[in-house]
Amino acid sequence: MFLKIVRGPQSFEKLMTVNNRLCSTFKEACFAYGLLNDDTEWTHAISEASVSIGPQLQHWEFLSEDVLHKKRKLFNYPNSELTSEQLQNYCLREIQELLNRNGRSLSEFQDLPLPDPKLLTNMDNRLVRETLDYDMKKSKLEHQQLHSLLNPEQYLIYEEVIESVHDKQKGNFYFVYGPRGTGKTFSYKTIISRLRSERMIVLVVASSGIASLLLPGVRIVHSRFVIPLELLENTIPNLKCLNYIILKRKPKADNNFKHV
Ligand SMILES: Nc1ncnc2c1ncn2[C@@H]1O[C@H](COP(=O)(O)OP(=O)(O)OP(=O)(O)O)[C@@H](O)[C@H]1O
Repeated sequence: MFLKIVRGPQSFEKLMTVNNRLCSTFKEACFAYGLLNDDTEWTHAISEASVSIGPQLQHWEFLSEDVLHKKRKLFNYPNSELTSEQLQNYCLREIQELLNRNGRSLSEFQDLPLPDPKLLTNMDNRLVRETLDYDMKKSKLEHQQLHSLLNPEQYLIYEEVIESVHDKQKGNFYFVYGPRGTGKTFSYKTIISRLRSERMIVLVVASSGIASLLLPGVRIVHSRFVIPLELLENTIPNLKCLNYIILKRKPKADNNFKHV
């Protein structure tokens, strides 16, 4: 590069002499010729951004800015959201891959945590991704609206179920029954919107095609869980990662559901 700027140099000293001053290194000469800039501009930009973004945004969210966009594109679920924990994990995994490509590893850096494989596996699960593909803000608004309309009986059901979901020790089955048009589906919708506004995983299934028309995003139970028409105890799949399952209409010959 110097040869393009310095005409007819006969020695390295001549190359490193800028405005009659001999620079001690080639790097110093580069700065003097204006060929290099230091990192001050970048440092300022990053500091400014971190101040303007403010404390509400975690460092991880700032670092992993495009992770969510990439995952939405990859999984083809435009509304899916990632928690701060999941963002951190995906970000750590990307750093790990970059380091591995250069023969290094995250474990060499004591200040950095390692990605949690459990969280990554959950998000890479199609069923979990599908159940998280909803708009949390919309669910919150919907919940506010529905909750304000609940009648006293619906409110009791709502409170009981929500308490059971929040209390991890409980994990109950509930079967809500009542004559047609008494507001069962309305209660389910209120519960679903509340849990989804809290970013919980809710799976909505129905025992028949007609019942499935009444709730959003619902699937027929046998198709969703790939189970035989006759339910047996050992045919229930492993659903540990789910927070709540809503079943519209109880299967006729099934005694595994408790009435409340
Ligand atoms: N608290 C409420 N406030 C306003 N509208 C309500 C309320 N509860 C129910 N509804 C309305 O009443 C109608 C019947 O309610 P819903 O569909 O929930 O009944 P259901 O018990 O599920 O009926 P079915 O057993 O036939 O499925 C719906 O239009 C619903 O929006």
